[in-house]
Amino acid sequence: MYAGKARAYTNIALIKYWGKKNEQLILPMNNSLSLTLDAFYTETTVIFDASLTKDSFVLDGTLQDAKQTTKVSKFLDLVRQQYKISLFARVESQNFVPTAAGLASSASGLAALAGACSQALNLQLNETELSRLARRGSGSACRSIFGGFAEWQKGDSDQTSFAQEIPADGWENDLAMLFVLVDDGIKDISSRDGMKRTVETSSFYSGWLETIEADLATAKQAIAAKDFNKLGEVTEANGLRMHGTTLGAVPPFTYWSPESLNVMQLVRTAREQGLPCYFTMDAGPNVKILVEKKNLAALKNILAEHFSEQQLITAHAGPKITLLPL
Ligand SMILES: O=C(O)C[C@@](O)(CF)CCOP(=O)(O)OP(=O)(O)O
Repeated sequence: MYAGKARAYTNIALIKYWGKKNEQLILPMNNSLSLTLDAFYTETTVIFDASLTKDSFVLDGTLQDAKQTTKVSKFLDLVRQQYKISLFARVESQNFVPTAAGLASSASGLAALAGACSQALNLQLNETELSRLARRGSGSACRSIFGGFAEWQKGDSDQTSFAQEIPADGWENDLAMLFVLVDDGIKDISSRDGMKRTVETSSFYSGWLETIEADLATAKQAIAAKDFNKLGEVTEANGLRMHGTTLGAVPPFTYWSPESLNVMQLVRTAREQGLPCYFTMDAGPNVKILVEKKNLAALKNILAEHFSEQQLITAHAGPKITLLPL
């Protein structure tokens, strides 16, 4: 029996990953850049055991059905194939998110699974190798191996596609992200399905891709200069352009709910009134607001006039993956 455990934190992309060049290897069309956060993390334990006759996956104490277990089992197949192992495994993941809302991202879950496998099988993977392995579970998971800012180098092969930390001289600790849970309903279209449809059918997709290099350069210059407004502006614009591509898909779709639009307007109004803050969204209706820590309380007061305490979650920069003692 070989057992391992790891804790990995979620990350939110400021420059988005939205489209694969290679589905099987999960190679992206473009580089992306994220901030790892401390508020949501996953602890995953994996136990490879000769007595098991199939893989099993327990999430937050509930044994998952075959469909839910597929993503995990496919990842385990990859590990078994890469490291010449024939054992089945039991995977147990615990999501630590302040609320049951579907906030736990596959990023922290699959990153933690990669770390747990490395420990269980004594693979001694370094951070680049862990990032490459986590990427095969879920693209954004490769960024959760690192704390703070990370950039996923798209590469052009399995070997060359992984994330790296972007040193920011501790500036990430001056920032915060306020999550506004506008709707805890199930995501209608998964990020995997949403980006696939967009790449394959959206007339806006090529225009989106053309803007990424410039956005990445701007974001990295902003981080180097600790220029919050420059980082916020490119983050908000990049996220809006990403979501714009879904409107051009066939059939068109959007992740935005009426409440999402309300929050976007509140952010713009707060900014006009002198409170620097910028929003970004992913494959769901919740809105994430990037703000400097010194302005977090003022921002929260504005949102608290419209949303309950449970709907407002504060996050700060989070740490890199941790292998845990069993
Ligand atoms: O995080 C970002 O860069 C942007 C998104 O969150 C926007 F929704 C996409 C994340 O996609 P992911 O769940 O990693 O897809 P997978 O590779 O198909 O598992």
